[in-house]
Amino acid sequence: MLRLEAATVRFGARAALDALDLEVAAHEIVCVLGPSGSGKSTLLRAVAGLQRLDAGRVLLDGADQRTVPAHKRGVGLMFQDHQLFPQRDVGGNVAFGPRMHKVARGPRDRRVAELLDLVGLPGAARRAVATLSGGEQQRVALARALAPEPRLLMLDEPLGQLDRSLRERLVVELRQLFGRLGTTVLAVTHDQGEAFALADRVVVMRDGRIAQSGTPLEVWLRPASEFVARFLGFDNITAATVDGGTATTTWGELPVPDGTPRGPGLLLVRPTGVRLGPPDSGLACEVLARTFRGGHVAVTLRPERGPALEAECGLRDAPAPGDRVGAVFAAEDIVVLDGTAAGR
Ligand SMILES: Nc1ncnc2c1ncn2[C@@H]1O[C@H](COP(=O)(O)OP(=O)(O)OP(=O)(O)O)[C@@H](O)[C@H]1O
Repeated sequence: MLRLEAATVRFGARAALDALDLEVAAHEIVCVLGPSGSGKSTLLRAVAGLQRLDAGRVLLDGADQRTVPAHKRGVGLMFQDHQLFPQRDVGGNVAFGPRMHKVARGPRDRRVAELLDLVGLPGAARRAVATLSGGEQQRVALARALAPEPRLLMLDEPLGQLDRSLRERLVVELRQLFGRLGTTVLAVTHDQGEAFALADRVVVMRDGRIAQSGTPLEVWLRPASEFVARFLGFDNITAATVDGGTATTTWGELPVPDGTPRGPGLLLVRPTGVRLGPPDSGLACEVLARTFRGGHVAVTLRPERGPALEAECGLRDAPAPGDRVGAVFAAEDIVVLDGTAAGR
């Protein structure tokens, strides 16, 4: 449905989008993740027609959008600061798009009622926007974005300002809602939890380019590069030389999954792959810190050689700072990263 071909946007000498290629299929939910300044908003603006391309093309349903103005592209946009019209009631806000498209009053009112049901605010049409909570306003903004039945819905940090528990709930509801409606979605977020929960496919951006694209599981299990791994919060990364079933690293000989290519590379050890036992059972380490993370405890270790290591432990069996432990590594949690300069 959407295709970007070598899309390029420059601000001065800097490319905010750097010959970016991206496709979004009909009914697909794609979430774009990336650090601040990586070009996420520019990408949405370019698709919406709010930002001119310096090179390349945006195609919607195969049609080049170069000469199509923003309001004729049939895409919906919902920004972080959802900017409802404060002087209109909820119904007036949701009806805005259909009214612009000259939809008659009867069908328009029916559509508003239907959408408010859908976003979990039945009967709220006559309420004043100022009387709504942040989460309710977000739902109204979503209903307003859906009202003109856009072929593509674009969300920029859609749940950005809400507290965590509300975000976690809404993200599940959104995914169900989009599934039910068959909406095609391109969303931007800096929150990886949100992206992984919402998306069919995650796209990680860096400096106007795509660093990795894949299902949430693929990206999580096999980050393509050191950049993506660190962006996802993985820090157990070291240089390694793979030979057969093992890798030689500063932490010692580590097992690697079958089929890992031989040669020098970078190795990521997921914290779940660092198993702790008595000091003589593996790589000797001192426990530096213990951080409660809800479902588990993150333990920071200083190994007798090599950089610091993080291990993930159960709530009841995490060692305390100052303890001496032995670390053993599990092959299934070891990933060889793209160690080239481009990957870094
Ligand atoms: N109108 C503009 N004029 C000049 N530079 C701009 C303009 N808009 C964006 N940029 C620059 O382009 C780059 C990409 O910006 P963009 O807003 O797309 O990033 P982002 O990934 O959405 O960041 P954030 O997560 O902080 O919103 C940044 O370096 C930014 O400073």
